[in-house]
Amino acid sequence: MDLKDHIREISDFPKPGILFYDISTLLAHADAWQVTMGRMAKAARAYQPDVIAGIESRGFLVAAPLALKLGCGFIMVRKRGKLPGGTVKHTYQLEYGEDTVEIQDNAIEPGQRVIVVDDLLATGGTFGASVELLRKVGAEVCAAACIIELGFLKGRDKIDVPVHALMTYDQ
Ligand SMILES: O=P(O)(O)OC[C@H]1O[C@H](OP(=O)(O)OP(=O)(O)O)[C@H](O)[C@@H]1O
Ligand SMILES: Nc1ncnc2[nH]cnc12
Repeated sequence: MDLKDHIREISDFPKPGILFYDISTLLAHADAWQVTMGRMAKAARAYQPDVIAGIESRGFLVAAPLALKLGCGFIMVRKRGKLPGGTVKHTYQLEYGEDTVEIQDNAIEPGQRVIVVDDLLATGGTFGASVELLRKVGAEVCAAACIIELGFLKGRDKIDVPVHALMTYDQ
């Protein structure tokens, strides 16, 4: 099955000049979503992870079912200010300005093997920061996985673990 048939491309969202790759149509198609999660699980299983970390918010939609499929725990990498209790933060640079990701300080036990998961890899800033954050709380980050990679943005160059994408767009 060609999963690209289930991705909707929307021009000029959220800003003029951006071509938005919408996974809503993939999620809404039961067979295509089953195939997607099967392929994600196949790639992820090879790393024998203990924990799957999902990146807010679309990453949660991919990471939570993946964790269930693999029999792993699921943890959340969230945007600033959303998590209760003790947290650890990591701030990273955007093209203009900066952003912060956050995780609960007890989310993992030191040395646990973690795969970090999102729906889409663009510039790599979000994945790169999430890998650093997970390391701050003692994770052994063994891979990053996503459904879509925007290859022309070279985001994987910012991620120092193996990156798995189910599909790549080159423009
Ligand atoms: O590789 P990058 O350039 O960092 O971009 C990729 C990130 O951007 C999108 O999230 P967004 O911030 O739109 O949030 P959402 O998941 O809540 O829609 C996407 O889901 C990734 O998390
Ligand atoms: N072009 C794009 N489509 C969907 N999500 C994105 N996140 C960052 N860039 C994106």
